[in-house]
Amino acid sequence: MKNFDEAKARWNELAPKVRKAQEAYHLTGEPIMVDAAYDSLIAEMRALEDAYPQLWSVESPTMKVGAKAARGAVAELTHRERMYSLQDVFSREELTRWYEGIVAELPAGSRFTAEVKVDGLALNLTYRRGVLETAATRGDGVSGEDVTRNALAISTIPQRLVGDDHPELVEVRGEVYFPVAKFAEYNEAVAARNEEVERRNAEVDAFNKELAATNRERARRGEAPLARLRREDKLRTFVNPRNAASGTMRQEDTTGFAIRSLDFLAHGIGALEGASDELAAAMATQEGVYEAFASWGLPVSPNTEMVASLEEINAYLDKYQGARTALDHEFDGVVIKLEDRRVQEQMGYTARVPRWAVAYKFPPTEVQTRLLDIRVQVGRTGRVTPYAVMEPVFVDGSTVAQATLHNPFEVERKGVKIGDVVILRKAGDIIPEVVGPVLAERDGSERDFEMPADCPVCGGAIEPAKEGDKDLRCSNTRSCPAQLHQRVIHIGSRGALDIESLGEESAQWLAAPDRYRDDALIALATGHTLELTDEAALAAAQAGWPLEDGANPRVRMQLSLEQRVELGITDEDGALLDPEAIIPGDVQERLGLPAAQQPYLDTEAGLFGLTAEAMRDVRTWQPVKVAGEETGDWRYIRAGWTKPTWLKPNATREGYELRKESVPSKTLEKVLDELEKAKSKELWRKIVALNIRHVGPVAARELADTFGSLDAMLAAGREQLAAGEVPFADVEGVGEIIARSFLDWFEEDWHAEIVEEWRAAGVVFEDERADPDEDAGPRPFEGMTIVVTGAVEGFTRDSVAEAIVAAGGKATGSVSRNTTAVVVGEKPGASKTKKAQELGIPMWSAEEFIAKLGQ
Ligand SMILES: NC(=O)c1ccc[n+]([C@@H]2O[C@H](COP(=O)([O-])OP(=O)(O)OC[C@H]3O[C@@H](n4cnc5c(N)ncnc54)[C@H](O)[C@@H]3O)[C@@H](O)[C@H]2O)c1
Ligand SMILES: [Zn+2]
Repeated sequence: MKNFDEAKARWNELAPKVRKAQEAYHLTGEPIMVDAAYDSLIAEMRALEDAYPQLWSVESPTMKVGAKAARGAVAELTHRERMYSLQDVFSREELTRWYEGIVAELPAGSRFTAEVKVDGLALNLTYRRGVLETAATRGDGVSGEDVTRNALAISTIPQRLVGDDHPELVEVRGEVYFPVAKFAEYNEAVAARNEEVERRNAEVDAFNKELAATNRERARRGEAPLARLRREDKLRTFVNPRNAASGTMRQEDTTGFAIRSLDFLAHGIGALEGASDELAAAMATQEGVYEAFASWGLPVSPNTEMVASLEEINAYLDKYQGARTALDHEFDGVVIKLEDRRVQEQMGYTARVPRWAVAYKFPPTEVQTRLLDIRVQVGRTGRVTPYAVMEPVFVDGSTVAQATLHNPFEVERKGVKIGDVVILRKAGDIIPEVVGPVLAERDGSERDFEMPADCPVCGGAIEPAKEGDKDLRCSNTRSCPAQLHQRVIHIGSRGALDIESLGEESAQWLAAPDRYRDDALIALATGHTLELTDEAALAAAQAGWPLEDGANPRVRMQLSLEQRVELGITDEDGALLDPEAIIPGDVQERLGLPAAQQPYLDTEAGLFGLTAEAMRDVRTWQPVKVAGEETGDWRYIRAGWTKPTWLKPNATREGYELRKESVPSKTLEKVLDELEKAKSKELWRKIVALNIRHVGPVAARELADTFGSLDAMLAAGREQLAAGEVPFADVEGVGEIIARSFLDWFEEDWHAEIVEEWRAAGVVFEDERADPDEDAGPRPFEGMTIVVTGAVEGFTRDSVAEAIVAAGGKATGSVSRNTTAVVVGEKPGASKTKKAQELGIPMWSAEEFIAKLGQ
């Protein structure tokens, strides 16, 4: 524990920071730190004040409920009864202590309400004889800003209460919030509008520039200048729904989309005057208050429950902590309130919070971390997306080190620079997102992200596929290892050739063995270790690295900061001198680093020609893990082949001799075996495997069922095209876009080559059609088209379709005039049954269907 002087020094250090944060948060609506950071500073100050009460006074920032509006800026309203904050706890243990403390003072069987803690802006609505008189923010708890006009614009806040038993006056307390779904919509709309404004402003600038010349001319002639055009202001996007609620509620404009998006939930009561005896009695409990509110048409939370034990409280916490994105509003915790309002009054309040309630706060969904770099990755279709590389942080259940930034416009919109402290947000199973920079943390060393002009993987040009496209793509579609790697993964996926062993890793050996080379180089350039074995270690030994003692040759490369500076890799602060090359080429050579590899595949054409031999010398980069966690170190290892065995006949380090060559690994053997089997799989799978845009399993199946072979498909399609018809118009599920995309694909030379080479390797682009005469089984559904909606017992979606096909019928997904019958299973789709009714198509129950199938 600190002594008093230390505690005082620390308190004095914290107080101004906390005050500044409170002002920024409550007055400007532009927080300078995330809530978790603020909460921990407040907790630290409270702990100091608890240990040394001399530090405490009513003026302490720990006593603040909010902040007074800046004087003169807005009209203020005084609350009839004070508005309090809530005592918060951050763990179940703290909550248990609170609960045990309070029940000790209460009659047995006391009940509590358990409520979600709505994350929004607190509001005080004053109704006089059932009519909304004023609405005010909480402010400092005594008085707040007058926001009556804006409150009236919120459709769920009644201007006039319904029912008739209204008191003379009542203060309804609650939370204004911005529904999560509308929040995303709002930010998107604003971003789109801002882009438009930017475009128009550029026109305005151009116009004004010309005007300036004209006006100079006019001035010379003694004429009055013409008026300049005005630039439009951009709108602000909000960092989170709470910020959006408080920003919107306190702004002037009440016409916009933002204010109309707001919603409200009542969760408390202030003054109550002139209530009938009956009403007063009904409102003697917290639950009674909510019931009265609801009867007056005020929105109350449907998620409130009554609880009477710690077990029930914990069950409520479990329920909502595990479902943080389940409600239409954000909630950052759970509030427990004593049910009996007379006892509430007896227990009373501290200067800041009621003694009869507590807020359990969930772990933060927003944290701060350092944005180390913005790098780009290349996807299956060549799309280049920037992503953030961050100092790893723990947030809402997992460690996050990377987050996508979608596109360069998004980077600009968020306003983040490399080196910024950023706010990172993750809630529930929502993908982590960089919200924006913490501007207060900038020191001028941050730099802007620039989209590279060339693909970092293959060097191909990065450009929009079409003019005006937001997405940028690597133009080397054919051979960019990043794109090819993803295409090969797709070939192996379930919906295509379903080759289990051909996944992320083995596809990488074939198409992009150096996928992680840059990451490994960055590791080496930032002081981490790079481990080389076998031949690569012997090569490194040639460059002067010491071989470690052991049965196999092994080198661990590591560079001190001094060495890195001397080699021209980094500056004295450890920042990379050449972020693109990471380690300059000649230095890589001098260090004996393995050179970049030429991938086995140049396009997927070579896939079925794969041999074990072709993989013999392929190596790959792998992160070193200890107990499942990456250490930051990397190793360079053989890919598809096992380790060789070495013989060390004498003690000298160079004396390694190969004893047993390595052999193809089990995985590689399996890949080869399964590729062989894939050659004769169904035609539709091979069509999907071609990676043709828009052509997925559904369309591919329809095409294969209709034509039976690729050649027939192409012939028919091309003929229709030549005749000026829409190709495949008669094939269900294949629209014009799909049809054209399909036919276009084969026009590209290197695409045609894929088909040729696959064929040469034994891939059959034809379905073996069973001869109907030979087919022994009965075909009760011959010529029928059947739609199944809902679950049929004993079948999966796929197997029911297979059964229909095996019985000679056609299984389709949508009801049309051509449908023979609709099988109505359990939980059927409403639209399908309705359509069937409309068209007068027979409907079979699951039992009827099974009976017919068995005929
Ligand atoms: N980031 C910053 O710099 C900064 C600065 C100051 C405050 N803050 C944040 O503001 C918060 C403190 O503000 P606070 O005093 O409003 O405390 P609070 O948000 O922890 O809790 C009190 C409030 O919860 C609301 N609430 C929501 N649902 C409720 C329900 N069902 N029943 C009762 N009340 C309910 C009420 O409006 C009440 O006033 C903290 O989360 C803190 O992190 C952040
Ligand atoms: Zn590329």
